[in-house]
Amino acid sequence: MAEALLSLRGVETHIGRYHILHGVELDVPQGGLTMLLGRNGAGKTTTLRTIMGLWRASAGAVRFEGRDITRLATADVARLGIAYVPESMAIFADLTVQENLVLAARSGPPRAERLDRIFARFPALRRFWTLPAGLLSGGQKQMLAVARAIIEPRRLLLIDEPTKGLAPAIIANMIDAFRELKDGDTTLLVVEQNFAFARRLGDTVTVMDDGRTVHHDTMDAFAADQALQQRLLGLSMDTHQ
Ligand SMILES: Nc1ncnc2c1ncn2[C@@H]1O[C@H](COP(=O)(O)OP(=O)(O)OP(=O)(O)O)[C@@H](O)[C@H]1O
Repeated sequence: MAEALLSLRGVETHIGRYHILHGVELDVPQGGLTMLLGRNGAGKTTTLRTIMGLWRASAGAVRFEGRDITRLATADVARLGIAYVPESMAIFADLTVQENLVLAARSGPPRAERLDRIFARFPALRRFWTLPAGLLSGGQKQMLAVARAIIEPRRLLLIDEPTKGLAPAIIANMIDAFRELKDGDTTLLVVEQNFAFARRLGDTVTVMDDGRTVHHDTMDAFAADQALQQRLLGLSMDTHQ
């Protein structure tokens, strides 16, 4: 397996007086797509937020390209080339699609060829270019959120439930977009509830339960073991889509 681009060792996170993560161990291999799975409330979002420095780990270490980033401010984590697409999508509803994308590009105006690739995947964004993002449908907002994350080359994308509420045709577009990113130089860590989607895209899988990482595997091995999926994911995963 390729060397880990990102690794978490013994990560503990408290939110207020609640102890949420209890020693998370995670390796995200360079150049692949790692799926972070688990039942509702298992701690997946908290793990992504801890990597971004949005929650502060109270113990353990987060390392990116061999460097300890546990105590970095979120802006400095982003500057290293890590982008985060939260489940809430974090787009600016009052700004146009264009303004949302321009603001997401840190190093100057977005490059035309990058925009062309985004439009090819998500044509709705070109169609609604001058409209306020708040007028987009849920699926179109999801596309815009992903487009904001990939408007510039990134080393690592952290994406929380990208398929939530999306129609099957849009999910297919999302799969193509993520494959293209993987074939480029982007590593992905994706939280997902839709197991059909997770299986088609993931190279490796880490499963969380009750604030802990309880299983690591290749996606092929995990997808082949239905008893294990049932035990670790229960009924919260939709395996029938
Ligand atoms: N701001 C908060 N204050 C207190 N508890 C929180 C907060 N955010 C999350 N939690 C708790 O932390 C635990 C893990 O939540 P988290 O959102 O990380 O889980 P998840 O695996 O992403 O779940 P889901 O699949 O439902 O989104 C849950 O028990 C949740 O209630």
